[in-house]
Amino acid sequence: MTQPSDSILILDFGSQVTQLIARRVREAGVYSEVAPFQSAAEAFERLQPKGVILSGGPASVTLETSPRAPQGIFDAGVPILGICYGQQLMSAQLGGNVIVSGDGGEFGQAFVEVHKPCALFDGLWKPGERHQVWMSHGDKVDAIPPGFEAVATSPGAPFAIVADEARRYYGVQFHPEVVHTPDGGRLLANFARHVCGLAGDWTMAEFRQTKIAEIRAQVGSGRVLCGLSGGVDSAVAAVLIHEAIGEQLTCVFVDHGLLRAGEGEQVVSLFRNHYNIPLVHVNAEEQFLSGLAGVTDPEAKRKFIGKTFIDVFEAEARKIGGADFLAQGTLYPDVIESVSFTGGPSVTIKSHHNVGGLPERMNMQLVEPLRELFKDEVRELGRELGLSEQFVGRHPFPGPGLAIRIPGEVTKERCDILRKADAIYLEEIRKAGLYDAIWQAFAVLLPVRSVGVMGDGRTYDSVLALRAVTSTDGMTAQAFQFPGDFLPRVTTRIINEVRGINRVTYDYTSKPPGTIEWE
Ligand SMILES: Nc1ncnc2c1ncn2[C@@H]1O[C@H](COP(=O)(O)OP(=O)(O)OP(=O)(O)O)[C@@H](O)[C@H]1O
Ligand SMILES: O=c1[nH]c(=O)c2[nH+]cn([C@@H]3O[C@H](COP(=O)(O)O)[C@@H](O)[C@H]3O)c2[nH]1
Ligand SMILES: NC(=O)CC[C@H](N)C(=O)O
Ligand SMILES: [Mg+2]
Repeated sequence: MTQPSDSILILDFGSQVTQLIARRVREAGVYSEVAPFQSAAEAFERLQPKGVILSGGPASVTLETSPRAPQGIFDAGVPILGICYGQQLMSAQLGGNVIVSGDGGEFGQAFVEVHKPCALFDGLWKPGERHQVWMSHGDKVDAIPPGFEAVATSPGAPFAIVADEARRYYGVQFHPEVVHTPDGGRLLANFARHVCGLAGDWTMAEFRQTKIAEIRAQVGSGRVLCGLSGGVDSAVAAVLIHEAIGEQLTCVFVDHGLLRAGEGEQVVSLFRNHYNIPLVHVNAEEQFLSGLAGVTDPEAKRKFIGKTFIDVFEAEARKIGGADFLAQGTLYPDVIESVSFTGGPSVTIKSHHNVGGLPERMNMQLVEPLRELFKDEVRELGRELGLSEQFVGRHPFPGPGLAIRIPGEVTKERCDILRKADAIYLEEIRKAGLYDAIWQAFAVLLPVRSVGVMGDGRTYDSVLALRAVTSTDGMTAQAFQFPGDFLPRVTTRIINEVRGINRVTYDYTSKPPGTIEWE
């Protein structure tokens, strides 16, 4: 794989926030990649980075069995920054000492006092100043390795920042990557640019060119099939791949009858008419809805839909004489396997419909050009590629579509009712200028009927739940707080305009304990 020559390698020791380090470094205009500590040597060899960052992590370096960095990283002569566990690890591996804090450690907001100048905070912090940082540690360094000196301290960490300017090694006990360390991004930018000497000119335009070259090298003269959903990730992947290999790409858009109002037409008009990208529009409504008849269990629905997607893709691949590659819009958060120390299996909350089962069954190789990016970076790449804001700024939409927003049995009639209500809800959100402030908004048609009175007559119809959440990555979420008159207004419109619904509720559950979708 070709990579930008000027990069930073981040070794992941299992911190919850390792991905944020990559973000901050890229925000500073420097390309960075995360690799699990177990594959440190291969990643270093492949990337030839100009600097290395060692992440935090849950283990304790005081235990001999805890993870270490390969000695080769320290012999390579590149600058190294250790964060929390990373700092402790440098101490342990380079001749210092780490102990378990007798007083239980520091968690949350703390302040460091700067004692000496340091290249890490050149032009930013001065001796004598006090700065807010965010700590989360139970162990602490109590002797630094030869060559290091303490340049800042905090009440719980006498070695809050340590530096060996000769070797360009730095260690911080706090987490500069989180927003609760207000100057953290600038400290990381200083490390990447000032200490490692990188120009900070990495851009999406450069990423686009690198990826195009990579896709051409990988695909050669092969044929690529790309499932297009109308969502941001697959749209950006398809436009990028089309730019690289043109007509060797065929996109398949499956209308499973579980889409939102007008979605099919929008996808077809954008890709066929605007981009001139070969697009097969498969109407598979009958196949999906007949198979879903009588299915009420959420997992059974998801599994049927996942399998039927594969059947449809297989049939379409045969029609074009076979395909060698499957393109997916897989993103960074999907890729990084957080380093697991417990090794225990995690429970399945939901089987996310996953086209990942496809290549094995169809003997195809994956093309995943967005693997290094976060969602907002994908949006930026989409803009760079000239995709309209209508696509780039879209809320995510799950592959199983409305099926998982209709608890109980899914029928065409119920899909139609939900589509109408959902369209009104989203239209009002857009009109109120709230679409971009919300991460995802949708309606859920409940399998509950309630009594109402309309025009002096009795009604006995379905209940609709409205949901809107704010989130950064979908892993955690909070209910969106609508301004005063918004929900009553939408409620009135939906009950007046959609036959079959006579009551509307709003879902205030956060995630956890709820999930975003209801099934
Ligand atoms: N209706 C569909 N037709 C064809 N492929 C689909 C369809 N729905 C989902 N997929 C495939 O499944 C993948 C995963 O869906 P996912 O919702 O995670 O991504 P997305 O739809 O591209 O973006 P977003 O997360 O913004 O909705 C898509 O990238 C696409 O390849
Ligand atoms: O492509 C997808 N296939 C799926 O099977 C699927 N299930 C949930 N989602 C989306 O994932 C995010 C988190 O959803 P949950 O909190 O409901 O797990 C939310 O954005 C959901 O819309 C899916 N996306
Ligand atoms: N956040 C961290 O990296 C923690 C490091 C180590 N586990 C400690 O408790 O001190
Ligand atoms: Mg989607």
